[in-house]
Amino acid sequence: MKVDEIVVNSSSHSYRIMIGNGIRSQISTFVTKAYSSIFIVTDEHIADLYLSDIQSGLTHEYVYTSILPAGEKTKCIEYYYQLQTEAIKYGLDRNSLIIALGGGVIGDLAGFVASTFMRGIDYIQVPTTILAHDSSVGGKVAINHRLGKNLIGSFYPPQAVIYDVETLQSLSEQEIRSGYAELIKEALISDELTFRAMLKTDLTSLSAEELQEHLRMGIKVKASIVEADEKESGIRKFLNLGHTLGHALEAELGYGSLTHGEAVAIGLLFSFHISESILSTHLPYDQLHEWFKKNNFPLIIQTEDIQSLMMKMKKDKKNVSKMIQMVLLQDIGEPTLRTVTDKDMERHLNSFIGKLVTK
Ligand SMILES: NC(=O)c1ccc[n+]([C@@H]2O[C@H](COP(=O)([O-])OP(=O)(O)OC[C@H]3O[C@@H](n4cnc5c(N)ncnc54)[C@H](O)[C@@H]3O)[C@@H](O)[C@H]2O)c1
Ligand SMILES: O=C(O)C(=O)C[C@@H](O)[C@H](O)[C@H](O)COP(=O)(O)O
Ligand SMILES: [Zn+2]
Repeated sequence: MKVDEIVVNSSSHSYRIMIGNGIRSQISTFVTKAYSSIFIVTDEHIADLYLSDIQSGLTHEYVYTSILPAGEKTKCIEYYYQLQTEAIKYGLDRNSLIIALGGGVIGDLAGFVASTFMRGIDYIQVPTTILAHDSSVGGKVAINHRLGKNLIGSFYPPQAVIYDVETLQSLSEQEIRSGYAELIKEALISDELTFRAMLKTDLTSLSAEELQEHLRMGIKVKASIVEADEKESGIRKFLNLGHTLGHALEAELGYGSLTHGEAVAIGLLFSFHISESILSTHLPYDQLHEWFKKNNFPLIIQTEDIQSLMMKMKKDKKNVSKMIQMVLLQDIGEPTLRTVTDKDMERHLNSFIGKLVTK
């Protein structure tokens, strides 16, 4: 079985990202330390599909499982507390391992539980969505607050990422779409050629080879950035392209109304819109909009309450002294950070919403 390996160096340790077809059944070969017990965290959809493969691949004496409801609403303080309670009751100790089997919701939540249980125990990411090529790498773990996305969390890199691309075959159209928004983002901060190649992709007839090539591109972009700036003091902010508005929309519309990727897609168009205005540059707005439209991304902002949306943007973690910081593009492959005043932001939001309606 062919397994690709990418190593990420973090400040605390190095970890391997293993990418292969069907590798979930070999999980025990990637769990190298002698853990006292293992706690698998997953959601109801993934449990039906892949949990038994993981359970039967483990030879440890104590393996526990928690199956949570699927969806963004699960990434919250209540399920965080429930998992801590289960970990305590099962008798997990500092030598235990958490396995996050699922998409970004499970990865972020279980990773955050691992980062705080007994002040931090090991965890492994076993991503099962396209989007999770992004969330499983880099160690950002978090839960949402009603007032804003991922506001409670930490930087806590996993011990390994085991990416079985075979599991991606069962993803719905909506989840394929969602994952591609992050891949487009990575292409945009990378270079023009990669971005143009991505725009040739038709998500309704995606081949396994194409998908793997795109995932490799996305993971490489992500891994090299987080390695250079683990705690987001500089260039890691570029991975937030499209997220200032995207996150605000997710919180404002109610977690799960739009998928994370769908919200980011709208945010990417907004970053084009505002870049063209502030940086006097010309970006392929129409081509990106057309590609999203062709691939059935929902491209409307279903809220009249711009002030409330702005309040959410003002809770973004990139902000400094209550001023909104946006990742913009000077050109494809040339991200840059700019402060946007509230007055300007309101004006840009209004003109952007108008533009979305007329296109
Ligand atoms: N930590 C980071 O760096 C980072 C990066 C990007 C996104 N995120 C976070 O990731 C989350 C979104 O992740 P997501 O899009 O994976 O969502 P998700 O985890 O909710 O998964 C999406 C849906 O697909 C289902 N699913 C998962 N794997 C499946 C499979 N193989 N086959 C069929 N169904 C499957 C899930 O049950 C769920 O219903 C957001 O909370 C976002 O904030 C974090
Ligand atoms: O890894 C990063 O850094 C990113 O910004 C990746 C994003 O795709 C991801 O959604 C991340 O969780 C956003 O981070 P946040 O700090 O804005 O919550
Ligand atoms: Zn994201």
